[in-house]
Amino acid sequence: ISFALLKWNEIRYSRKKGLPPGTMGWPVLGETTEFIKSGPSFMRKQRAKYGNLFKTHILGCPTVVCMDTELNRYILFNEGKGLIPGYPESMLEILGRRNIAAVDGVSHKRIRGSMVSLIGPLAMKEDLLPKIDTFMRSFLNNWNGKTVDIQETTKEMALSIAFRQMVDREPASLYEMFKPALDKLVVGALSLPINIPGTTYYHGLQGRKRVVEMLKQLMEERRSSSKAYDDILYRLLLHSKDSKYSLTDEEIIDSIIIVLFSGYETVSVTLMMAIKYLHDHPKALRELRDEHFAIREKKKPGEAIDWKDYKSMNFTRSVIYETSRLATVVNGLMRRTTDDVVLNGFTIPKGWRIYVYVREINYDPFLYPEPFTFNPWRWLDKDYESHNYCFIFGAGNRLCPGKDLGILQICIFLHYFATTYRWEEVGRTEILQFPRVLAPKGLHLKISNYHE
Ligand code: HEM
Repeated sequence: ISFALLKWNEIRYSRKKGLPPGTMGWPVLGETTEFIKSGPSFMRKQRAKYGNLFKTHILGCPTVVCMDTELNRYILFNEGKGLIPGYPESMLEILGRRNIAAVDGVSHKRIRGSMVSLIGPLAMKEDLLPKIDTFMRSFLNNWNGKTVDIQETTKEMALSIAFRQMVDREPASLYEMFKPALDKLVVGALSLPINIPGTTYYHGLQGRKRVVEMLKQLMEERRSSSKAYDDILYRLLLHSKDSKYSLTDEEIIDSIIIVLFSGYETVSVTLMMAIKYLHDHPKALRELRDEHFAIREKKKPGEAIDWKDYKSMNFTRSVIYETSRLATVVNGLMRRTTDDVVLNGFTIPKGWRIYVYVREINYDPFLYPEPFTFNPWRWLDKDYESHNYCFIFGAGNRLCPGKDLGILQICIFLHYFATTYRWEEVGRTEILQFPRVLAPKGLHLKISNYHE
């Protein structure tokens, strides 16, 4: 029976002509278990057998995995040729069908335009930086003598800062009400899609329902009031009246949810891993501190960081890029074909997923000599950030619109953290790297004042 079941998927898909080589695994499950349990080694094993482009069946979909650097670039830059984002349906149920990553064409252009005007470099410089600076100072206040789980703390930081950018000057109780629902939504979006009471996915859907209810109520209150607010929700509502970036209510809600979601795990995990790598590499930590103390020397005590200071944090920026590369915070990007698409002579049928797998690019010794060494200096020596194959923040017209905001938040956190405190890891920390970067038991740090 096992043999027949294993052959079932092979036979089912063998009728399609021109497919890349590979195996399809079990009916329904495909090769999802191997993928989730031992992703990177499973990928390498399949590549050794079938080459850089191979078929499989993961997360409920027939999928082609692409590990060819050049072809990955082609896919990311050619959405118009039938290669649109293809995140699983179950994820869209939680993040919303009108979220930016679920739409393409003109809708994508309009929603993206709106988002860039709200979180892009101009908004950051004029509006977001001073708020982030104030937030970080108060967030990092009074840590001397404490032992913190930096995994939990960076998550709390990322979620609460993103929330305040979206909805500001509301009573603090609003965040307390949002937080549990948001937590469920975020965890549920990345879980096994089994919708029965008690599962993480079920809770994720409930979380979304609650978040949508609260946002709708808030939008109603804001619309019936003449009060002006200094936050993204207020601007989205203003745009909706009359602007080329006008969004429907559903798009406004899904935009808020996707920004909260996108910035949450990426920023918190990158920051946690940067703190870990800096702890393990004292030379890099010394250079980072020198950079930040040099900034502080030019300022009065307590004076805020300005745009010029932020722009001078070149070594810190290199630490962030090197951390994202070495920890591979984003393993791959999902695309879906809207028609039969020919890639490297193979035909990828309409509706299949393409997994643009970028992990191995991060460890390519030709691109990054000694790829498993933490070496932030390499980003200063070479212009890797604008390298053709640097996909840390994606590429093409889906390049992360929150890239600079994420980097800014991490830079400001590290500025106050490294100039105020020392940190010592408590015990040895286990870090899992796939499918998500995670410290299963947390990353516990003993914090003390730097000047003591
Ligand atoms: C270190 C932090 C971050 C990393 C590594 C990161 C990475 C990425 C990557 C790889 C993509 C491309 C996805 C694709 O092509 O399918 C992306 C897209 C996106 N990111 Fe980020 N991101 C970060 C921070 C942020 C932040 C802080 C925000 C929001 C404030 C954000 C919002 C988004 C959005 C909305 C998209 C979808 C863009 C589109 O579909 O046009 N990201 N991000």
